[in-house]
Amino acid sequence: MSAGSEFVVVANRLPVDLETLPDGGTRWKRSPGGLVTALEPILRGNKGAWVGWPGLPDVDVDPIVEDGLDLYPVKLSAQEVADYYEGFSNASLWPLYHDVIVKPVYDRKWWAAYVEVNRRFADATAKVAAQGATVWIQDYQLQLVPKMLRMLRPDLTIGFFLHIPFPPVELFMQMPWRTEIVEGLLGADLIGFHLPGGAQNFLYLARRLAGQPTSRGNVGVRSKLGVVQVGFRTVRVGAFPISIDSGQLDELSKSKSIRDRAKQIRKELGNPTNILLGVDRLDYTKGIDVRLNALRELLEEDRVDPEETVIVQLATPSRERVDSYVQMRGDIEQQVGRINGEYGRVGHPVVHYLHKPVPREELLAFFVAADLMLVTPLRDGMNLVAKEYVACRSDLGGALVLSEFTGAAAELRQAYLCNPHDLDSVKDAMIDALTQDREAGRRRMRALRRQVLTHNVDRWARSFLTALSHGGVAGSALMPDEKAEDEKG
Ligand SMILES: Nc1ncnc2c1ncn2[C@@H]1O[C@H](COP(=O)(O)OP(=O)(O)O)[C@@H](O)[C@H]1O
Ligand SMILES: O=P(O)(O)OC[C@H]1O[C@H](O[C@H]2O[C@H](CO)[C@@H](O)[C@H](O)[C@H]2O)[C@H](O)[C@@H](O)[C@@H]1O
Repeated sequence: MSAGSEFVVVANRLPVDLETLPDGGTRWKRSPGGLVTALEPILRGNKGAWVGWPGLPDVDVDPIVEDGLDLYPVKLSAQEVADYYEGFSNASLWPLYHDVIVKPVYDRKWWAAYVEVNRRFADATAKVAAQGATVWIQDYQLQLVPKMLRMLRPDLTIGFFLHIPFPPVELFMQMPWRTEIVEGLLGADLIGFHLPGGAQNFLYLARRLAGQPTSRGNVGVRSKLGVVQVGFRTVRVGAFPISIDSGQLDELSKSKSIRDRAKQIRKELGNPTNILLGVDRLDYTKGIDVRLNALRELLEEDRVDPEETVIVQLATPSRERVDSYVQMRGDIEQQVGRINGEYGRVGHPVVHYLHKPVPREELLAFFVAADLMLVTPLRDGMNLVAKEYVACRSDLGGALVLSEFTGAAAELRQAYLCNPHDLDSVKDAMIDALTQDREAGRRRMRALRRQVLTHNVDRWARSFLTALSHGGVAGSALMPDEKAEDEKG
């Protein structure tokens, strides 16, 4: 075995998924979701290693050692995929952390699998990391890994980032293994959340459940870290809103091929006045049903003309064997059928719905073509789609309707913000955006773009990793470049 990697990312998934082909063979494809979108460019730039599951059960895959990014697969059995991934991660933790939109299920067998698989990830990471390396553990599937890894390798610097919301005490206390989870996270040196609210929730729970003294002041954005004292160790807690490779998207979206494809998409849709767009994993948190209901009511009330309006909903399949996802897919497809049945014509549906991932360039062309981007989650840690849309609108055209319940809403204040629990609020935001004055729309988009282009994914990673490497004390752990920014106000 070589000396190991100096920088290791640990995430449930590798950035690529193995998929089975009809002839029984396999091939790699890009993994779904925003975590991979955000981290892949950073790791390539940092010559790191990535420890994760290759996406298929029961497969033995050798490490892939490439120039720039080494991949270390962790094998999961079919039973572990059912119990650890579909069960505890996505039917217990996911709904609990997303405001219990659906009822979380707590199952002792799932918890046992979660512990076992977290141990396997910790063991695999301990083998890959060089002496004194920095390890960055990602997300809710791996909340026990920080403590397990610290016990195996006290020499490592360990960061943890949660990509989904961290719930308030009233909800978190439902979790039968709440203390184990908080203590698992406290194995890290730095715990990051998208928003100060999540960090604040965690500090409270660390006091209450782990009985550790914590700082009491407010956590800031990329500044003013909170502190938990765990024996002689200081664990820091902060807010680091994630972003995208906005510069790259901006460039790509200006290319002739994407501009041409955007025009062609408009033509293929019958040159409507308004193209509405939704782009999501097919997940009940994303509020796809909310936007379809809002549109149906607007059509019913004659506030939107079905002859001049189409909506394109691109939905990537996700967690397809989890009951709540099966149920939701059926409901959404029924809604699509209902709108088309009532308001479409032959050859002219109102809703264009795809249940498959769309290639990256094609997706960018849809962003360029869309007059109105609908991002209406009931709860979302960040939502990178909202930022991707903005990054692709160098023409200053288009408008963004954005749920207040996304992490992105804290930054994208010039979007048409709405409350997805209040259908009238969503409908009004859609109408305001569709009828916006051209100049006012351009001003909003310019402001949104300034935010997204200056706060890119590189800055997110840098601010987290700088804080991780600096150490420091309560309230004073400001990163150097953020300090200057803070002083400017
Ligand atoms: N239908 C789709 N086809 C291709 N990519 C998609 C599709 N839906 C979502 N994506 C991509 O997946 C990522 C989703 O990230 P995000 O909005 O943060 O939500 P999540 O990580 O919960 O899925 C984005 O990079 C987005 O472009
Ligand atoms: O791996 P899957 O089960 O297929 O799910 C895909 C990813 O979904 C979640 O993404 C979150 O991370 C984004 C980036 O920080 C954020 O913008 C979004 O709001 C979150 O929902 C999940 O957290 C990832 O672990 C999954 O890989």
